[in-house]
Amino acid sequence: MTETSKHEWDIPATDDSPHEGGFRADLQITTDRGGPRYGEMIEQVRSFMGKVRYASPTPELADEVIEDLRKLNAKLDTMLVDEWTTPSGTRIDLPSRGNITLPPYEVKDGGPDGVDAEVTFEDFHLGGNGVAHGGHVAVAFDDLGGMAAALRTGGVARTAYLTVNYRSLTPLNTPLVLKTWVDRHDGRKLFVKGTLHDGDRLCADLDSLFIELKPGQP
Ligand SMILES: CCCCCCCCCCCCCC(=O)SCCNC(=O)CCNC(=O)[C@H](O)C(C)(C)COP(=O)(O)OP(=O)(O)OC[C@H]1O[C@@H](n2cnc3c(N)ncnc32)[C@H](O)[C@@H]1OP(=O)(O)O
Repeated sequence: MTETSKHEWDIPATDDSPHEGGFRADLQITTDRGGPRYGEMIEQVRSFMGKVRYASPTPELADEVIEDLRKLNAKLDTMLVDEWTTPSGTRIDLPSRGNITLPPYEVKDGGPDGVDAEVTFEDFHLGGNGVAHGGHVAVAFDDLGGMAAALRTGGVARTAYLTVNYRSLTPLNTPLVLKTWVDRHDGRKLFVKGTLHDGDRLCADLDSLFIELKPGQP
């Protein structure tokens, strides 16, 4: 275990499987892990999290839900793997690569010129007054900004700063167009811009800096 890891299933980098700029050299992208219904499982979890955001359970119902969740957590406890082999984050066939941490998005087009995605903030992403929480908007920009940087360099980049300008309210449960692109590339520095639109209306824009990681940089 590394000094900072908290989970016994974490596997440290080794000479055989070193860090290669924030990633493992042997990171395998496969759509098989988690099985054919993994995406459906993630959808159920997302739907549950959204309902938790709005539900006001009776004490009896809270008891029942706690019991059910204990059982589900115990089931998953038998199947925990390290972050490099979990399907969550590497299932490129699923929205947001199957990563429930991210708001669900689909990449419509992506390459060295940038990324064009459709993102939907759901009930779980409620900030207040029926619209998206600004932090979730920033998460979407961070991931898709990082993707634009990664597709430009063919390597991994890490966020140095991320400025989101919130120009108008971001609706929930509405497919939105999120675009990111490398505006300027200077050595290891990638200045990434982005926009989030609801139809013609600009909801937010992005100004960020990603730093390309050096080989071996953890
Ligand atoms: C499975 C399929 C995958 C497909 C891809 C999926 C994509 C997923 C994408 C997910 C994406 C998720 C992404 C995430 O969420 S990443 C998580 C959030 N970010 C972090 O935790 C970053 C923490 N910080 C660091 O690790 C280091 O500070 C970094 C690596 C950023 C730089 O430390 P490093 O030691 O390496 O470099 P350096 O310090 O020599 O700096 C280099 C240059 O940069 C300039 N500089 C640095 N910082 C700033 C600043 N704030 N403003 C202006 N300038 C800044 C600096 O002056 C210098 O310039 P110059 O002197 O050379 O001119």
